[in-house]
Amino acid sequence: MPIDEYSGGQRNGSYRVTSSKSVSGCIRVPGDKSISHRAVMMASLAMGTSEIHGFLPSSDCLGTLLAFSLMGVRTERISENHVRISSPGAISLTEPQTVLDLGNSGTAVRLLLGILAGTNFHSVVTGDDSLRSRPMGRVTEPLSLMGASIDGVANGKRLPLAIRGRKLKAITFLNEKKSAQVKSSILLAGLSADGPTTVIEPVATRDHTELMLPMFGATCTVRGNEKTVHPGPLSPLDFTVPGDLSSAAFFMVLGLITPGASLTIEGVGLNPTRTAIIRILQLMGGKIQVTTMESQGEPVGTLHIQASSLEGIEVPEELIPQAIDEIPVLAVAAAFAKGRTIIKNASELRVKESDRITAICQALSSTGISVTELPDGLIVEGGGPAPKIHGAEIESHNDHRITMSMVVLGSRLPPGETLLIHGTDFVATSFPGFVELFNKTAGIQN
Ligand SMILES: O=C(O)C1=C[C@@H](OP(=O)(O)O)[C@@H](O)[C@H](O)C1
Ligand SMILES: C=C(OP(=O)(O)O)C(=O)O
Repeated sequence: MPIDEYSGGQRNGSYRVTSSKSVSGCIRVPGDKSISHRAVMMASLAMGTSEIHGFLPSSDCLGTLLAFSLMGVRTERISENHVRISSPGAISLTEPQTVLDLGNSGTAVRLLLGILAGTNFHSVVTGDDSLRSRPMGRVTEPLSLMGASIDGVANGKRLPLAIRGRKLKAITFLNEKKSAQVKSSILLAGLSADGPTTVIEPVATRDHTELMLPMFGATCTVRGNEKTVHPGPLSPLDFTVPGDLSSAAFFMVLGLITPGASLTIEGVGLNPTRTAIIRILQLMGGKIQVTTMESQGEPVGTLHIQASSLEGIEVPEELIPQAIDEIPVLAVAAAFAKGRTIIKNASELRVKESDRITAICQALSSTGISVTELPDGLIVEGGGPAPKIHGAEIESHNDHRITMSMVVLGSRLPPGETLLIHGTDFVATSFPGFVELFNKTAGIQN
């Protein structure tokens, strides 16, 4: 088996990764994390009962579910991926009697801040070590412009934060951070504002919030790069979450870099604001065939991936914001490409679950790949199609995407070499079942 879960007394779990011989089959990845969070939030604001199918039961999304259950929402796990949410509606949510702990999830806490700001009660939010070090001023500042009362560590720019809910003022806000979390926080706050709230995006970011709000009964209009939400109640919905393209990306790269691989990934969300990773890998020569099968608010489809001779490229900077979570695994693909790959305009990676620029540079260079760290990205000297890599012991910095990216690299180690990755428990924040799926897909006995 390529991955062996090995605790060995290590902090926060470890994996031992060895080479795999072949990659083939037809797989499905779990539900989309961004959409699962939003579905729970919108269903919890709607009076009545919503059914969410395809829900991602990861620790990040379960944290969102728990937060709403602490505010009087009834949440039932009907099955692994089916959640029933029965809510008294936004204006009847109740004051949580304890701190809302959103664990590792930036999406959960930032979107929730927008919702909590407009309630009629007091609440306190916090998170784990990683989340408490991440910037919150990007949402608390615009929410303050709406009249929100939020205070906490670092003048309200870091968790824990205390929120005194109140009626909010409508604003027009320029999303300079190019962040979907910031946009979504303001739009969700706009549901309880005194008039239409507009977010202007200089660069398009994932648009799940704008697509889903009307499905849950809100008036939310998109005119060019202006997204406007009107205050008002939401209504319940039967909703299906597609597979997560960000999770599929690990298997896309695995298929591209494994000689002879042929892999199909079904039921993947193909929202155009998320598919930049497919475009970038295709620009590198990756053979990825996309078939869009159905559309339920969000396009969904199948990816056919074949082993490919990748070439290094200068990644078009405008594609980076829409592939931001896939950059660590893109760096692994770059290591298996012929020539140099330049990734810039990615400084947001420094404020994710870890500083992902430093983390991926350290991890790749420990295995023998030549990389240069830039303030806003990295340069990878690819040794494709078979770079000289060797076993190593590396830190994921408790970052799920660093772990899973390095598992993909480790599956191409020479026989007998081992990659020992620490801090792997955090894979459960976005991809429960990753080890089993990886072993099934790449698990031909060595
Ligand atoms: O809105 C979302 O669901 C997300 C937006 C992105 O963050 P930013 O908005 O900070 O870029 C992304 O990195 C995160 O995994 C999910
Ligand atoms: C950055 C991520 O998530 P979040 O911001 O929700 O913690 C991610 O999943 O890569």
